[in-house]
Amino acid sequence: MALMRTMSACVAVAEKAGGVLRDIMTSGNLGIIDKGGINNLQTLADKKAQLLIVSSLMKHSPKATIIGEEDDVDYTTEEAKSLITLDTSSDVLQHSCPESLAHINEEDLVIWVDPLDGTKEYTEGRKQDVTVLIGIAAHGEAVAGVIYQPWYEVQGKETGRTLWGVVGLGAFGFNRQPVPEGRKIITTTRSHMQQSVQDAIDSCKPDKLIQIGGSGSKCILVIEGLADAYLFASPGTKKWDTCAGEAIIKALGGKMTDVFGNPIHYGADVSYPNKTGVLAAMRDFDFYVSKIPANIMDR
Ligand SMILES: Nc1ncnc2c1ncn2[C@@H]1O[C@H](COP(=O)(O)O)[C@@H](O)[C@H]1OP(=O)(O)O
Ligand SMILES: [Mg+2]
Ligand SMILES: [Mg+2]
Ligand SMILES: [Mg+2]
Repeated sequence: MALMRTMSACVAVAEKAGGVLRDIMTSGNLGIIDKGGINNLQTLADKKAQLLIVSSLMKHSPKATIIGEEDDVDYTTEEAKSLITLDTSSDVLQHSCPESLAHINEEDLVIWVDPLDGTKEYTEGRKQDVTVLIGIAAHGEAVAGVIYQPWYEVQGKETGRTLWGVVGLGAFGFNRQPVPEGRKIITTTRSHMQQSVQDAIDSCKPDKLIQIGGSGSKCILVIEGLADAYLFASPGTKKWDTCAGEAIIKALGGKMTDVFGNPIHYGADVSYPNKTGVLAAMRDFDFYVSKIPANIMDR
C-alpha cells in the first residue's frame, strides 16, 4: 500500500507544480539561466516547481529517496515551507495496489522528479511540449509514474491533463487511438538533434518523423498511439526524464530501454545520464532494436 499512498501524493503535487509553470509563464518573467552544454536551460519555473514537489514529497513520504533535476534548490527556506502541500489524488487512492507491488515499503521507493520537462520549449512559448514528470522506482525498476501536461487543450481551453499509471494496475487519463498494423511513426528530439540520432532513425525507415521537445511529450505520443516509437540515439536525457514515461508505457504493456534494448536502472545510486539513449514502443519493439547499428553511439 505504501506505493499507492506515495503515488497519490505524486499525482497531486505534479498538478500543483503545473500551476506554478502556468503562473510563471503568465507573469512573463521566466528568469532564464544557461546551465551549460547544448540547450540546457533553467528558469524560475524549474526551481519553484521542484521546490514545491520535493518539499511536499519529503514531508508526505519521508522515508523515500527523492532525486530532482535541479541541484541548486534550498528546501530549508520559508518559501519552501509555504509551498508544501499534503494533498493526495482520490483517483489514485480508489485503486488497490497490484499484488506484485504490495510488499514494497516507503523506504524502497526512489522518486525521480523533473519539475519542468521541455525547458527549452518553455522558454520559446511551445507550451504543448512541456510536462511535469514524477516517476517512482522500486528495486531499480520504474513501477509508477505521472505526466502532467499543463497546457493540454480540451475544446480550445487549456485545461491541462494528468496521465498516470502503475505497472500491474494499468494507466489512466488519455485516449489511445487504434493503430494500423505495421505503421512506423517515430518521434524524436527537436532541440538536441545530431548525426547518431538521425542515423538510427534512418535505419528504421519510418513512415513519418515527429520532432517535438521534451521526453514526457514524446512518451505521450507513444501512449496515445500517435507515434509508434520514441527513439533518441544519443546521451542527453537523464533518469528523471524517462522514469515516469517508462512506468506508464510498461503499465500499458509497452517497453522502454536504451537504444540497444538494455533495461534502464533507476536505483538510488545509479548515474543520472541515460548514456546509451532511449527507445520506447508499445509494439514491434524488437524490430526497432534490430535496426540500431551496434556502433551508433561511437559516431
Ligand atoms: N543535451 C541535453 N542537455 C540537457 N538536457 C537534455 C539534453 N538532451 C535532452 N535533455 C533533457 O531531455 C528532454 C528531452 O530531450 P529532447 O527534447 O531533446 O528530446 C529535454 O527536454 C531535457 O529535459 P529538461 O527540459 O527537463 O532539461
Ligand atoms: Mg533541464
Ligand atoms: Mg527533462
Ligand atoms: Mg527539467
